[in-house]
Amino acid sequence: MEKKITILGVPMDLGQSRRGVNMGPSAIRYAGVVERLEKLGYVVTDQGDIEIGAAERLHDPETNMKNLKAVADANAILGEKVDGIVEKGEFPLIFGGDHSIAIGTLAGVSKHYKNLGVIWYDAHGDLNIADTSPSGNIHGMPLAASLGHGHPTLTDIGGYAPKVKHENIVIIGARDLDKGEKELIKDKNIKVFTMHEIDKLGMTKVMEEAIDYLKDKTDGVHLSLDLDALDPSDCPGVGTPVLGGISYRESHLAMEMLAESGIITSAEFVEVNPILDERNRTATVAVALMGSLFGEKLL
Ligand SMILES: NC(=[NH2+])NCCC[C@H](N)C(=O)O
Ligand SMILES: [Mn+2]
Ligand SMILES: [Mn+2]
Repeated sequence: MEKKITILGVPMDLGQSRRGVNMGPSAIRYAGVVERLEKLGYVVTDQGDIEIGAAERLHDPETNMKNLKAVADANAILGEKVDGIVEKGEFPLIFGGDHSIAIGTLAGVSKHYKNLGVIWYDAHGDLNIADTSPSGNIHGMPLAASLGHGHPTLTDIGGYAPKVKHENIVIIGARDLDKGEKELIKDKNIKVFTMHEIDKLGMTKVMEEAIDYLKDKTDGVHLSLDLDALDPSDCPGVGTPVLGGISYRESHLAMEMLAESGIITSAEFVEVNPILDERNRTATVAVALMGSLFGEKLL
């Protein structure tokens, strides 16, 4: 991994309907992320937050999407910023905001790789397009958009599409998928480790398989970690909690195995909602997981 990390906050809340997720970046900083990473020997630069345009809070019945233009505009700016970070040879570490920001992160990262891999650590697939979305919330669409599916306003951010190939992604922790998402997974043969596989095989095997799956065919791997992948008992501060999630300990193991593998080249931690949280627990878990991802060890 790069020895220089650049942090960027994205206080985005327009990709879903619950207020508060825009405060995620502050909560994560408050939980001590910079100190934690500096202790591990990294040079950490915090670029602060990008500006999110004034909320229009529009559900357009024509497109079945909420705040499409505002979400797309912010992601275009995010993409350029992230592009600049990778260009300088630094590791981009992005804090959400809702998961719609993955569209911008991937737009900025992916142009630097021929075969970017993505690990999507999430209770959800985020593989909806407007037609299959039950909610019109764009945070349910970023992985689809990055694969080139959906509205061109989302798929073409950064001026190119797709950002990733179907065979270069791995979803870990899925337990809530909509009908259209399941069809896409089957149709494109997308690699998914649902909670069933995590329970049955154990996290060690799941991560070994995930890393093996990506290692040889990719030249960089982005980790997109939605805190709702974890069980709500560990991470209550998320907008779309789903029971029966990945435990705190399993998640640490997953991050440690990624650190050992050395494959991760960029990361984002999203969906922390301090209003729904209990004493900043979810942000604290996020920072602890970042510690493991960047090589923290007890002994
Ligand atoms: N990033 C997230 N938390 N996504 C939740 C998506 C929930 C649901 N599948 C939807 O499309 O609305
Ligand atoms: Mn999710
Ligand atoms: Mn998500």
